[in-house]
Amino acid sequence: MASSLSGLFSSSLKPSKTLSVKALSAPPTRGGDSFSFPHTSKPTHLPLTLSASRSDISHTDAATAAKKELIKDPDALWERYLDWLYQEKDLGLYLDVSRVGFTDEFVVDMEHRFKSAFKAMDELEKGSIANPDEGRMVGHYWLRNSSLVPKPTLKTLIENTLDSICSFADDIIAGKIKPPSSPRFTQILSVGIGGSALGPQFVAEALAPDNPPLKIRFIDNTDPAGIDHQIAQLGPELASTLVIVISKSGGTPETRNGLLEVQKAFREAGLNFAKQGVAITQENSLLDNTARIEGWLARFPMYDWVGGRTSVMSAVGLLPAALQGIDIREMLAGAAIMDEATRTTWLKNNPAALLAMCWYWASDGVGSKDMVILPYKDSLLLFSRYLQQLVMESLGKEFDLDGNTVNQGLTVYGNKGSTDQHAYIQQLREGVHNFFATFIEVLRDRPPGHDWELEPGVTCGDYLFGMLQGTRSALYANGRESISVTIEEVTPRSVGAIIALYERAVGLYASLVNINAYHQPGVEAGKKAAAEVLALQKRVLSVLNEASCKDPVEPLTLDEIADRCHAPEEIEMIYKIIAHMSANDRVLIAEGSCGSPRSVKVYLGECNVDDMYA
Ligand SMILES: O=P(O)(O)OC[C@H]1O[C@H](O)[C@H](O)[C@@H](O)[C@@H]1O
Repeated sequence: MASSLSGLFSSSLKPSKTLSVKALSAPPTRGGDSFSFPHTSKPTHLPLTLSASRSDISHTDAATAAKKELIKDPDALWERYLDWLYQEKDLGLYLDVSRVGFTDEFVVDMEHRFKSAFKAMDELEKGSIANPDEGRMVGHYWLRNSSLVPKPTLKTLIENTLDSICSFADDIIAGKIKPPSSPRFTQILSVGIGGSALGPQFVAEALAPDNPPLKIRFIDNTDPAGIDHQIAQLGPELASTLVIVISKSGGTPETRNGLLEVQKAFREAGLNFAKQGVAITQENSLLDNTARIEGWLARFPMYDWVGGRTSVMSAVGLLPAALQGIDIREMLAGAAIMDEATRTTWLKNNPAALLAMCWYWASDGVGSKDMVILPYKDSLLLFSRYLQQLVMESLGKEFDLDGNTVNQGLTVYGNKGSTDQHAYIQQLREGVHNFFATFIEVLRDRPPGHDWELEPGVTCGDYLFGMLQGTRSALYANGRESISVTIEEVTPRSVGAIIALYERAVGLYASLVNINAYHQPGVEAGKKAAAEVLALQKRVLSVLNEASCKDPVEPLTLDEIADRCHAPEEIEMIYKIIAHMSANDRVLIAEGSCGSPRSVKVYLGECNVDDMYA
């Protein structure tokens, strides 16, 4: 029995809305009648009925063969463009997958995978334990539509938190809530890392006005010099800085260190940190309890059913955004519209499914090619960094849901166009073919009335447009595939929509490759290893302290230190620890022993008797 794409429209997974299916108007002949751009009406697609049945298709052969034969005929390309073009009219967002060479056979071949992906996503939104490794629900979609939550108490929590974020931000901006020694807050210092930084950073770069009510800066690492730089740049404005400490777990070492360093700066400036501190964390976390006990200005909740990399639509992203004067309800609205658009099981009308399908095709479902993200808009510079965590921390997994070793993933990199054309796009155009590109196109160059022709009939934005289209064509001409996501302009609504688009695409793709997208076991391993290095460092210091308290001081060789730490196998790490501490004047090298690491002798500058028996 001939299989067909109609399987993706099966009654068991009814599209979330009955779509009036009408034949897409015949694509205009080139140079034919004037063509109103498709965004004036949502194109609908007739289900493709294909003769080939899935059983007699060898995916690999067909796909491999097809990969070599990207379409060259412009008329055929134009028809493919129109046939697969997706557009969400309310958002002014559309998706072009025509420059990805998936075949009709491949689409049919993927039908069964998509059916289970759609089913799993539907159950996820209904509150299933979609993160089985941590036994958690996955509820970031509920943040944009609280009526979806499986428990009424969560609906109230989500709505009340949003209201409190908005009123707190309004009061801060209006000066109703102000610091002890300034007329109003003027700065935000966000302390957080990973998903507790990347979302707020992307949103700030994309949407903050030129002169925001509060200007934001970030401490997103445990680099002392980086922390010093941010505090130095604040200078006396530390007194009017709202410090937002963000940590879902409430115990991330880098964030804790940032907090302690900032509190030290407040003490040295004679400021009361609690009056300027806000915590965003899970209830009863170490951070939450610290903020409560110390009486910080405010605390906002995070939930165990929202992952760090999908938390930007929670207080994590919404509070910093609101304080910068960004319309967070518009962000949520854009995400909600995209969430609804990506609920359909109608493949061609589901932009997230289209993305997931393209990723699978382009990277063979095993991450064989990297995803290069190229927004041709300065304000979207951090989108690729944001997607690095969202995509790679979700998909980069050792095991699949059945416990098989798969080492899955999809590598993401990129910055912005046309800037990157003057950096690495040479390799993309002619070099190793190990990627597929994603162009993010923004049609609106400048606010209305602000444009200017730098030569007759040509604006700066025309160049940017031309560079994008030229690069897309040049890559395709050399067999390099690309996806294009187009938005009309960068607004809270469109930013909310593209975040939601990629969150859903990652979730669907994870189902296609049968992995849990919502945990991060590898990160825990890294945290554990770091803790072991610090524990070894403490033992080294204790051994050196004991030797340094002798009279005369007894400088020790690396071998002697390793021996006294009962860790001879760690001698290289001990050498690295000594090197780092020596560079920071925390250990001294004995005269005449500056030769090879084997002969170097070290000691501490002073003996700390209290630590002698630590
Ligand atoms: O928000 P926190 O609990 O401090 O976690 C910050 C980050 O820590 C780890 O790296 C996790 O893998 C990330 O997903 C998380 O965003």
